[in-house]
Amino acid sequence: MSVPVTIYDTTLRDGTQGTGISFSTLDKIRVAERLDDFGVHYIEGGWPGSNPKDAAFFQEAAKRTWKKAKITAFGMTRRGKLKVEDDAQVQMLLDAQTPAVTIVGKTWPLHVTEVFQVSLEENLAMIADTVAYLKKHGREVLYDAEHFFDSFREDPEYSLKTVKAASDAGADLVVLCETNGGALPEWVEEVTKKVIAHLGKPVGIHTHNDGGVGVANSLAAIRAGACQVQGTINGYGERVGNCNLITVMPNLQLKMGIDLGIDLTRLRELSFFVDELANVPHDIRAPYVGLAAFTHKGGLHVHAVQKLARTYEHVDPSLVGNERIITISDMSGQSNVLMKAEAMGIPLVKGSPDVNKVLAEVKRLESEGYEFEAAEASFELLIRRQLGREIRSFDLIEYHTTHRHHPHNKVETTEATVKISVDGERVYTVDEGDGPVNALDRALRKALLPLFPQLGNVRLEDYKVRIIDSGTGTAAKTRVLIVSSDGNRTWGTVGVSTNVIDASWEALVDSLEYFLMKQD
Ligand SMILES: CC(=O)SCCNC(=O)CCNC(=O)[C@H](O)C(C)(C)COP(=O)(O)OP(=O)(O)OC[C@H]1O[C@@H](n2cnc3c(N)ncnc32)[C@H](O)[C@@H]1OP(=O)(O)O
Ligand SMILES: CC(=O)C(=O)O
Repeated sequence: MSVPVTIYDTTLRDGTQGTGISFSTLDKIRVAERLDDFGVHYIEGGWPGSNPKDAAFFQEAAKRTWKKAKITAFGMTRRGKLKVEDDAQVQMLLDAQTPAVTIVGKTWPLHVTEVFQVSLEENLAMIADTVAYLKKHGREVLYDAEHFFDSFREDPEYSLKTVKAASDAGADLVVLCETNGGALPEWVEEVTKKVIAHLGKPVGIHTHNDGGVGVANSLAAIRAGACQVQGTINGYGERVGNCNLITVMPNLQLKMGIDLGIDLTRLRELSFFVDELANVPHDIRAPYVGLAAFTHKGGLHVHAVQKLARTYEHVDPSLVGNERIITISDMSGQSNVLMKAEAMGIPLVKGSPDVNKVLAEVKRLESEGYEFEAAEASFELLIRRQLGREIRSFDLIEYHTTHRHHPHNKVETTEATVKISVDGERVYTVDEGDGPVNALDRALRKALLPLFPQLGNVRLEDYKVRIIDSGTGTAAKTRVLIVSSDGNRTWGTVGVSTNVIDASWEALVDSLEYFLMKQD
């Protein structure tokens, strides 16, 4: 019979042990509030005895009311030569004023005798004393048994003694930690079963991802009867990271039928929010929540998905707050074009000459170096051009750029002139910029703004240049991808040429033309 399962989040403690991850106290509070709102059961806020930021977090946390989550302070068992009441680290755990406290203790004799350099008996006393002391002070106590799975391989008898010491001293939950992250699911499942049988009650699981199976190991422990998963949002954590809760939660709730009482439609939003505060770029390949998680590129996939989504989707993307994306590339078939065109309000018919014409043009241009996956606006313009449905707001007559470089007086000047025609009327402008592309952008806008003032809202958000065939040296082709935004929407355009200015110009003109077309 399955037991209720709780989710214990350690993003703010073990997550911040990940290289490159750091939160201010305010960030920590914001993450904790979001996690509470989301519905996790425990939020480990940090280690009060470790640093001022963590101590400040607990002071702030104590002033707030939490909807569901128990704020938890983390620390270690008393030190070898100290009485528990004299150990300042333990005292700071009480000072944190949290309803729950988690303490980590040693399981592995190797650590006890070689690193701690205390006797095996003393280690058992350190565990029992600390648990009992915290219980005496009214805390819910979770005991993290560090290195449990490595230790159990070498000395199962002593490993069991450590968790028994914690349990007998009153620990509310013993959590088996796969600290080094190298065990495989079969081992985790087998050991977890043995410990549950030995203690006569369920345990929690805390895994790391060093072998790439952090999530699988947590699921294995749940199969064996574990009742709590400890992990972090987006899998941040020491070394390779911890069990990724963003992956584990939908696996538990949607695949294993374990009701966590959590609304998963906010999963993607939570994952992005935490990445944003940690200043980490989002992993597009993240299971369930990544941009690519429900993106279909291959023609055969798109063909099947439009008929029956579950042919290539393991769950409905909306269940985890994600959405289906169809991309266009040289691996597309007619189905990709049909679906994209329909979304753009251009209905096409399968097998028609129009679809074949668009598809052939996509494949021709991609073989020349274009890439439409990230340039949907250029793709829409391509469809319209192929079908003779383009709405042109302006026509280019010519452009010209000059760059003056004076090494001695260190003056750099770049100038661009642009000649366009709007409704048969010629407009001629000149402007300067930081480099030729910027100068062209400025000159083109100068020409268009008096006629189309709404262009004043359009900003270039990103400009990427990629050399496509670097083997041909300075004659290599260049692909330019531009992302533009008007504050409400963003769109991507692409240009390709052996001349980087020309490639940029093409992407730039597509961007403004697309914006004006949408205004129409
Ligand atoms: C598996 C895990 O992820 S556990 C969490 C690990 N996280 C961290 O280490 C981050 C926070 N850590 C810190 O801020 C600091 O390491 C502190 C404040 C905890 C300790 O700092 P210091 O007192 O300077 O000790 P230092 O970090 O050099 O060494 C760790 C000490 O803790 C002892 N220790 C380690 N684990 C335990 C434990 N479970 N119970 C009791 N003592 C322990 C070590 O023996 C060592 O003590 P010693 O110097 O008397 O031999
Ligand atoms: C407790 C902990 O973080 C670990 O053993 O990995």
